[in-house]
Amino acid sequence: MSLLGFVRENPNPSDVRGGSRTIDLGNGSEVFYVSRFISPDRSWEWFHYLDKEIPWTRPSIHVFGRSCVQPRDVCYVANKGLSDLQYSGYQPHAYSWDEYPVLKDILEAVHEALPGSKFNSLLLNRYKTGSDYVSWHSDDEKLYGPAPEIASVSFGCEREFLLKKKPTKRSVQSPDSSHSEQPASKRLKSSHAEQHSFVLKHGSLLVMRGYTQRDWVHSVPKRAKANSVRINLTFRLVMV
Ligand SMILES: O=C(O)CCC(=O)C(=O)O
Ligand SMILES: [Fe+2]
Repeated sequence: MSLLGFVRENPNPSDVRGGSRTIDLGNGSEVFYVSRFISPDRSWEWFHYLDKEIPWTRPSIHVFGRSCVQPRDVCYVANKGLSDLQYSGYQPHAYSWDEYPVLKDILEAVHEALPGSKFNSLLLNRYKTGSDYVSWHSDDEKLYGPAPEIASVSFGCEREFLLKKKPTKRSVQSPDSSHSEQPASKRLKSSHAEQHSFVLKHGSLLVMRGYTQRDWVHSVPKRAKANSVRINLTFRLVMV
């Protein structure tokens, strides 16, 4: 699964939330993945509730000066009094946790699995088909602080989640690059960014920590073979 980097298998085979491992991405970035975080039955129960009850919208956003419809359904839930979230020229309405008690149950399960963690907001995504996706980005908005912990819970259709190292100044403009035999455009295309791939299972938990948002981008690409709905919840801490 991990192409580069260090994978630590959880040494406890009796762990009820089995299949957990930590991937050290280097330079203070880390991913923690639990494949069986929530039981399949409970996960389906929550999937159906979320699919039906969440007020999903598919808003228009602005990317590179152009307006386009976001390629998935979204919803935002947050504690009262937090700074507003804004991304790609879009400011989602913040719904209250009180309206969706199941979200509080999921948040409680996440807090329990991650002692010492604290989350006060939640971005929900629904990918209806394999044509829905999220393009390369990092969740590095100022309101999350310099090293946010982001906990991502997935239900329904399995989809691939990719992490790719952002190009460093050195890899973009290497001091030696002027002496290379290839033109600059070719050299950039042929540089292989470090990448990791995860198939996010029904009922799984993936946590990004440390400098993962500063140094890495992530995406859920289109997949022609993904033919059913996936719901993803990312819990975040807004620094008020
Ligand atoms: O659906 C996912 O697994 C990722 C969603 C995501 O990256 C985001 O909402 O920022
Ligand atoms: Fe993200």
